[in-house]
Amino acid sequence: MTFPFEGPEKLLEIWFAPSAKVLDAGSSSTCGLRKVDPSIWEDMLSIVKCKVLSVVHGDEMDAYLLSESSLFISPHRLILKTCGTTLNLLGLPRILEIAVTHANLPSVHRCFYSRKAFMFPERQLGPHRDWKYEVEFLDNIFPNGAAYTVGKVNGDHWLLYMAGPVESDPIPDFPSSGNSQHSLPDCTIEILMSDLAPAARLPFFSSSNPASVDLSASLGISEIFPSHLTTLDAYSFSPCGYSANALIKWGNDPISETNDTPGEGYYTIHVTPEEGWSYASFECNVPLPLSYPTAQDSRTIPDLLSLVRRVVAIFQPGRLTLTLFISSEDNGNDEGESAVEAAQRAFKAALTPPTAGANLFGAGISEYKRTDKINYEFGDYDLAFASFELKR
Ligand SMILES: C[S@+](CC[C@H](N)C(=O)[O-])C[C@H]1O[C@@H](n2cnc3c(N)ncnc32)[C@H](O)[C@@H]1O
Repeated sequence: MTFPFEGPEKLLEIWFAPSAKVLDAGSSSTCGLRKVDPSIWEDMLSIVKCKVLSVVHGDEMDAYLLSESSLFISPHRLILKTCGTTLNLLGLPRILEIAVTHANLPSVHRCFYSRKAFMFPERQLGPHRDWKYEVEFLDNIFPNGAAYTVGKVNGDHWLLYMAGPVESDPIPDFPSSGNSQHSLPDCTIEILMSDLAPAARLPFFSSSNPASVDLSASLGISEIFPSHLTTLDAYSFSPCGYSANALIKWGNDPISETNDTPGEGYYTIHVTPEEGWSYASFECNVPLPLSYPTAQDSRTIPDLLSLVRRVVAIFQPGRLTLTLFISSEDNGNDEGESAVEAAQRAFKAALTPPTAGANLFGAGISEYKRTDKINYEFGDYDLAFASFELKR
């Protein structure tokens, strides 16, 4: 008998400072968490019950591809995304210990833990057996955490725990937060897709599977972001499954002629193609324009609308949840629309045609109906959450 695999990931993101530049300990490739020896991270991952498959070292972060998803290490921030029955949260106490003893980072600036509702909750272990145990576990570590359920409790929903700086234990003189070393808002988009179409699942089985690099190219994964800005690390599992991390250079791009402060972001993709529990996730923290005034080609960083369409065209999900999490300082646009309202507009425009039956999507995009839309203001961060399902 084949046991079902839990694709939906547990996502832990810990910030030890608001940006890498405030750590001020030399170049970003060697400071803060990036100076910790990889073997120490591997020991931490053994508690979580996953292993390193490969690693890519970028200018601003190290991207580890894991047997169950991904680990991103920046000088000031760690992102651990794990699927299956991994014990993601059991890694947290060890991560905090490593930060103190190996990187001289004694306090947590912010911590986020989130996940979609599990497909097979009865298979989970330790604190992951129930959201209430996960919250208890985190509350024992953070004195000021807050837990939220976003979406339908008896349908697709998303769970979020956030802890911020402790007032009584201020971190000395940190300037405002923002994207890594830059002044742009910090933002993360996740596209969590279930019930993938058979034609989208099949290429991820090894019998029909070329090398992961060719697969990434043939499915258009290598082209989600311009290839000249992308460093892609992909892995095909046997007999099925696929994971990829990508590091993306943004700003100062000679081809798209943008002149933002240059920076580096990531995206990560994980695919569980088995029928019955098929799932794919896409997560990205590159700051994206919500929409360009004119059409762009594949050599430009996509706007949010094009990004959603490109990803959905590859995986053809029957159901999907989108979340955009964005730091809330000054993130509105000139029309007085907040960033999350604009994001909701882009999600809808990407997935639903303005007139019934209009074939405006071009190749590969089906018509969806929105089944949920929630905007949340958490204080320092705002969230746009939306669910869609295929119109049958
Ligand atoms: C690690 S990948 C990606 C998981 C990801 N969270 C997702 O979005 O589905 C999981 C897929 O690879 C398959 N797989 C094959 N060998 C595996 C291994 N050694 N560890 C984890 N998954 C493996 C699983 O059956 C599943 O289809």
